Amino acid sequence: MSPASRYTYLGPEGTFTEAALRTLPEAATRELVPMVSVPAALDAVRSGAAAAALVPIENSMEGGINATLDELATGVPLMIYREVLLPVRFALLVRPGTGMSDVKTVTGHPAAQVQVRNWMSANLPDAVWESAASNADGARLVQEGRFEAAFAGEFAAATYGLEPLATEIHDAEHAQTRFVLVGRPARPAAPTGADKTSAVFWLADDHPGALLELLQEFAVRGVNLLRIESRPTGEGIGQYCFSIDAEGHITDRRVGEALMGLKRICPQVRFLGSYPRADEVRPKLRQGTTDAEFTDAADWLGRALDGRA
Ligand SMILES: O=C(O)C(=O)Cc1ccccc1
Repeated sequence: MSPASRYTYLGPEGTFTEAALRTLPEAATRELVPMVSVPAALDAVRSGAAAAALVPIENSMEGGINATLDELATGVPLMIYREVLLPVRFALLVRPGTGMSDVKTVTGHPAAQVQVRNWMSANLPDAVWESAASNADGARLVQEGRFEAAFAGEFAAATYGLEPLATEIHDAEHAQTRFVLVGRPARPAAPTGADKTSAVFWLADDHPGALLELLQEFAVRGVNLLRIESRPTGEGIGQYCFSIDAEGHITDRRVGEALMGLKRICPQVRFLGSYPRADEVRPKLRQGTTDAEFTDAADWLGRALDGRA
């Protein structure tokens, strides 16, 4: 198959990321290629070797997945085109014959550890945790004999010749992970009415209220934020950029004008895409923030200039 029909994902085979990717209708007609890390999956898109990559970006237990946020904030720009939400339940996978009392070392993705912490302290209080590149990679390491057990999707057991010692493991009942389909920058898909816009902002200088000024650009235009995270820029202690998801589409006047406001006050703004919300929730717009009201106001300004207001 050609690069145009190739999608990469955080592998190896059997990750939750793969399960999330397979929920997309177009996955059936694409060549799905597992990669060893989020940067590797995204770099394949940057180089043109793949059309898109599916990577985990946010977790309902711990917030943003830093490796993904940082990759999208820096380097050759990429854009988000879709999001997928997946409820996540872990199984403790072991080599056949391993019992609970044999488990001295456990592995999994760092985001998995947060979701099974209570279960681990109740059931494996003395086991030592070590992170793996992904949950399926943890399962692969158990197959190789490097650890006794891995937290992964039950569906990964067969791929790695393992068996579940426990299933349905989750500290929080409704834990979800959010994944994004990332491609090279192009025009976003048309708005659906239930959209999300992602962007990264850098502050001009360190002064009281700098973050408040940034947030005000959204607040005055009635744009609701769904996520905001500060990430270090790597340029020194105290140097941060802000990664946000806002309700709405860049073609919604309130969102476009908020982004323009930020462009005027921030030295750097990176637009990461406008795409349909997986939960299909539509924004509740407060009075004065609809497209029609923005257009009316612009028309009024035109008339005022002509002495006809
Ligand atoms: O896709 C996977 O299996 C991962 O390793 C990422 C991840 C981590 C925790 C929950 C869901 C996905």
